[in-house]
Amino acid sequence: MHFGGIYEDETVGKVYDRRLMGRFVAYILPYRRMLVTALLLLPLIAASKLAQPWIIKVAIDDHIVKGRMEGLPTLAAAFLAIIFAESILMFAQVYLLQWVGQRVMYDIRVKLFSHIQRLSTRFFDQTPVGSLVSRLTSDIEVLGEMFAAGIVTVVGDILVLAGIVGIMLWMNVRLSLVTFSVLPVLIWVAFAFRKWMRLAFRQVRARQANLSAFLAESIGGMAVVQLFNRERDEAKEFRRLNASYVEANFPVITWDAALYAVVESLSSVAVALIIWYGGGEIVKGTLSFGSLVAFIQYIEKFFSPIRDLSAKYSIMQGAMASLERIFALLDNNDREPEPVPSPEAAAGTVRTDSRLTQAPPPPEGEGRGGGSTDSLWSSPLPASPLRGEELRTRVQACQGSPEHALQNICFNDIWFAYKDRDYVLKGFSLQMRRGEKVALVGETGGGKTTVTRLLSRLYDVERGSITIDGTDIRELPLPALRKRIGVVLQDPYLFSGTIAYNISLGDPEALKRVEQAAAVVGADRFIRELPKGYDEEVRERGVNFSAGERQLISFARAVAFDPEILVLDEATASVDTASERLIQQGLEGLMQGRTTLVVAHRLSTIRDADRIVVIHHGEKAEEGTHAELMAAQGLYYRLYQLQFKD
Ligand SMILES: Nc1ncnc2c1ncn2[C@@H]1O[C@H](COP(=O)(O)OP(=O)(O)OP(=O)(O)O)[C@@H](O)[C@H]1O
Repeated sequence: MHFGGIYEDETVGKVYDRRLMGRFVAYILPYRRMLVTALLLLPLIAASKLAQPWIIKVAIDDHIVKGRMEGLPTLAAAFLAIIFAESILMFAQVYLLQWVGQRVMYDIRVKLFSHIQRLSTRFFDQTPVGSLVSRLTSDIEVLGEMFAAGIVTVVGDILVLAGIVGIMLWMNVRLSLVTFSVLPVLIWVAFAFRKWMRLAFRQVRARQANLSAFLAESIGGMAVVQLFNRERDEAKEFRRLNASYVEANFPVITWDAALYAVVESLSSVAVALIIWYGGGEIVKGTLSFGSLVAFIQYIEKFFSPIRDLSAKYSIMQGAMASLERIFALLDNNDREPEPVPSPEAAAGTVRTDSRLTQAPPPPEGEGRGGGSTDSLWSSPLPASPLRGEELRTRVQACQGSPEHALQNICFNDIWFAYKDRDYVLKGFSLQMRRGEKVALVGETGGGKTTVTRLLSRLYDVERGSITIDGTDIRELPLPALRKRIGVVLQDPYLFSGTIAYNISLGDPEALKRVEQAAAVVGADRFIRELPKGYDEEVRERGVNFSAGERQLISFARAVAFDPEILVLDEATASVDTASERLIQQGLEGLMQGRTTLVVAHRLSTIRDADRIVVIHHGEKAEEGTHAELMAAQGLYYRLYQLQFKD
């Protein structure tokens, strides 16, 4: 059993929460005209509902009982006209409300999605994807139901109920009081029902969440389930959760059926009271026959919205719980970091290097990906844009001599923990020159990938700093920083779409370089052989391509975006020797002329790196070229021996 317990995310809201509704109203306000129009239709609909029994009363009392035919066709026509008007009004009201509901749902979805896009990596580490998807889909859908059936129609129901009570009292006070003698029972039942239903709903929703969480996990891991023959156990667990969900539904069904039965019986009791007391009144001559029929019809209309109470109750409760979850997500401020101005920049004393703080302009003509020889990074190193005091300040941050300011990247005594004080990196330092290729190696879990995540600011260092060309990366706007760094992930993520889309990710500049980029990394060879070439469909996560092909596509993607710094988390998955050679060639094309930080798992691939850094328990243990480290016979030597002992 890999699943158990109550889904922690579950909240069971109140039926009406002023605070939540207050915030929700802000989303409805832009559509207030449509909503007010729908509200204005409510009294008209209520009036047409109330008029129908009255017309019947007039027809009976003034015509049928008296045997007067004239006027009856007019009344029948009026009755029909009112029914027709009511249906038109109902159509308009439902349409307007649903229109507003759809617009509000659209707006909330847009707001929520753009909010989620700005949340930090830490947030995504802690939040299951399934729960975010359900926030954007089912939770928002529940709000739509509120428009279709919940809030506004309740206002209409109250209008009709008040109108019926008024008309009945006006027609005959005593008969009304006798009829309404069933009301205290009805009110008591409604209150008791509310309490019981709340408890029953809590169970249903919690178990439903359990069921969805299990399904998401089990279907997501279907390959593992099938490969390890776990289908039977998974099915058993699913049956258990499914049964517990059904079981939780029984009290709801019971209360729902009980409420229906009680309301139905009370309505019949009320009709019986009307016939018993009203019949006597007719005999005494104090009540007309038409009034008796109208009373019976009014009482039918009185009980009908009460019968729908449980459906509306469940919609409102669901909507409040959804609002609570949606607003909690919107209130989550665990955002991606904003640039923090340096003290000097804030004081206006530092001329900021504009190449850093602005996204670099798109390259003219051939990009670096095209292997152009006159690119910035393959030409002699440009002079530092910083001078004098500024330069000294920056250099101090990099703990070195002035020429360090020319260094492209500088990790300066960085400390980092994913959780509390559980440090993954402890005072790690590394300087990289422009165009240099540095490999990080070390035991698994040593912190290599973490170093690369800190460089692209998926997380921020806790102590120490990382500078690029002398500027602390925390001072840079994220888009500018990330435009300079190309990251190739261990497990390349492909989207559904074409190969061209996967290389360019829809960026117009990158799109122009797709074929060139594929050629640089040698991906063009296999792409050209595909029936549709660059327009070949890639299915979700790239399932219709081999691991090696996926790697090459992701290399081409990095080249198409033409970054000056490259971060490569080398794939751990083994590929065959032919593919490995292809990938190795691809890598060479990719790294050409770029400052490259490689997290290496296969030591064979990094023998010719300019420098190799061994990370051990979050600290730099060794540093040097392959030959130097082998000669030193330390950690690297041992790792190398281990890998090649066969
Ligand atoms: N998102 C995360 N949340 C919490 N802990 C994490 C997270 N990512 C990594 N860690 C922990 O941080 C430590 C360093 O992980 P990191 O991925 O940097 O190691 P690595 O050297 O790249 O390992 P490998 O060679 O296996 O890829 C590990 O102990 C890991 O469990």
